[in-house]
Amino acid sequence: MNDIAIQVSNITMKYRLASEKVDSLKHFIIKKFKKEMKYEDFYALKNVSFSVNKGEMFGIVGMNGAGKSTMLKIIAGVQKPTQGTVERKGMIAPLIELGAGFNGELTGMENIMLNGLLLGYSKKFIKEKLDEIVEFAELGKFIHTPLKNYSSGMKARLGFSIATVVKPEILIVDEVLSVGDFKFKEKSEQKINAMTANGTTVLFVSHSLGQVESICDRVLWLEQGCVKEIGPSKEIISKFKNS
Ligand SMILES: Nc1ncnc2c1ncn2[C@@H]1O[C@H](COP(=O)(O)OP(=O)(O)OP(=O)(O)O)[C@@H](O)[C@H]1O
Repeated sequence: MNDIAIQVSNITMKYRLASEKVDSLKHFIIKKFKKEMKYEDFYALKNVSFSVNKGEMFGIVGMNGAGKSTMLKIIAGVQKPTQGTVERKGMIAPLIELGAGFNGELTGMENIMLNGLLLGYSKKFIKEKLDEIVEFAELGKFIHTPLKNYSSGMKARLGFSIATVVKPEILIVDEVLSVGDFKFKEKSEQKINAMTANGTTVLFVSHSLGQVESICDRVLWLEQGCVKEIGPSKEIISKFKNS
């Protein structure tokens, strides 16, 4: 797998969903205790295989619930699949649910430290990179304001700036890019392009099909947890739009 950054082989993700309706929590607890709850299997991903080349911009599209986020979480290693394997080459910077590491009571500056540490950067490294992160996020005086007063776009800008301050081999970008305003989107796309030019592999999940088409080389189309098609972005996006 010399030129391959990510090899996904036969990934299946099965959830157990309660198939019985209970009208109260008390009822649920009694049923669960008596082992009377009925469950049915639900497959969020079924036997998914694909590979992503080094330095490639790879998109994943699909309707709501198709399994895109589940796939990203499994690739990022934050979720264990029911079956199958993922081989990755190099360090991965997850952008997904970066907001989950944010604390609303802390200021932007304090959240940079918190998230940097969560992403595994050292304190020294974060301090060195602080100015760069703050500058790229362009939050002005809001950087000293608690995050609970930020808009979703402002949080996304801060998250993107923190995750891309390192030069990861694999970068995961999901909807965060679509909540940024057009200027930030442009700036982020430029940064992503520069990173791929330097060999970083980018995984991009979005409902903004125009954006996927313009920045991705190839696209995976997921439909109800299965691979519908993989191919050049223009071709796949056009088929997906007309489906
Ligand atoms: N923890 C869970 N337990 C049960 N079902 C789950 C769980 N997480 C996700 N699912 C289900 O798996 C399916 C795929 O979800 P996923 O979030 O991967 O979809 P998605 O393609 O990212 O959707 P969207 O475009 O809406 O973000 C959905 O039907 C969802 O309800």
